[in-house]
Amino acid sequence: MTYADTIFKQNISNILDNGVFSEQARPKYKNGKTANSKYITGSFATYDLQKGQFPITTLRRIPIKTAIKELMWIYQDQTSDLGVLKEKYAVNYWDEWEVANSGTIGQRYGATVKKYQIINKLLDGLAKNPWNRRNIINLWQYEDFEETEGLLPCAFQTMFDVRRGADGEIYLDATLIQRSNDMLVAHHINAMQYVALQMMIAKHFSWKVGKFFYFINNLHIYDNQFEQANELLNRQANAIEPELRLNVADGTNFFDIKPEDFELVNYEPVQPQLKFDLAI
Ligand SMILES: Nc1nc(=O)c2c([nH]1)NC[C@@H]1CN(c3ccc(C(=O)N[C@@H](CCC(=O)O)C(=O)O)cc3)CN21
Ligand SMILES: O=c1ccn([C@H]2C[C@H](O)[C@@H](COP(=O)(O)O)O2)c(=O)[nH]1
Repeated sequence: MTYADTIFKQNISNILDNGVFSEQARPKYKNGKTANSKYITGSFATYDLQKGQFPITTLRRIPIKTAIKELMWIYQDQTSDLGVLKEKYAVNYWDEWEVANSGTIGQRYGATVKKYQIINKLLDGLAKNPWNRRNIINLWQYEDFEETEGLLPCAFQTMFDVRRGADGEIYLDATLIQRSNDMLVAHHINAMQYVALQMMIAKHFSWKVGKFFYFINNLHIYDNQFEQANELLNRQANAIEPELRLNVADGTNFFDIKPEDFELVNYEPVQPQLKFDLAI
């Protein structure tokens, strides 16, 4: 079993055995019923990427390319326009969250990154002094929430720090803080897309990637996903650790990196693929 699969199975068991049910949950299923979930609070895991511990499960196939395209849409294109996500990347999994025929998901995610020049400021700060302790992406902007409707960002904060390794190289560590996570659908999508962001920033500065820390406040399994949760627990995981690679030269500009520069090797997830009826 891979490192990530051990954590995934522990989380599933922990939620099923010790979780509590939400009351008055916000989302609804397509049939109009309230989408309650069973959840735990305060989940935390450390992945040492240097040791090959990537936060991706082999128990079901994770749409890694789609996840990385969504990340580019947010941090390179810096827009919340669904047309860009669809036309440039052929991704349509945000369509259900369109805000009032605006063709966007509101003043959120990429639109927030653009408005506050978050990536430019982050890269500038790291360029001026990599050892500054102020490298923060924060998508939780109340001003934006008041500007338009829209789902509030789930993976809303990321922090970066550098450290000199025993080999003399500079390593970039990252922390992702998420307020809410639909674990079976998006746990590894979110973790891997932020590992990809960490790798892009590391390449930009010719650094190595170090550790990835993942904190989730409300980690849940929806009440229409218990069958899939038990199926995942019963599956035998692959023993080989998948590895995400970024095939560009050191020093490649952050904005020049493309989704196809990423390659996930040794990834042989268990079949068949599980289907989910998402809470909207
Ligand atoms: N309930 C819920 N869960 C989420 O994960 C989620 C939301 N809502 N709302 C906003 C975004 C949209 N996200 C999504 C939406 C759909 C898929 C999805 O359909 N995933 C499938 C197939 C995707 C593909 O192959 O392209 C999967 O198997 O993971 C994943 C993440 C993540 N977020
Ligand atoms: O990147 C994402 C975006 C969304 N989610 C999930 C987490 C929740 O299940 C819903 C959002 O509902 P709230 O009521 O706003 O918490 O979407 C995710 O896991 N990752």
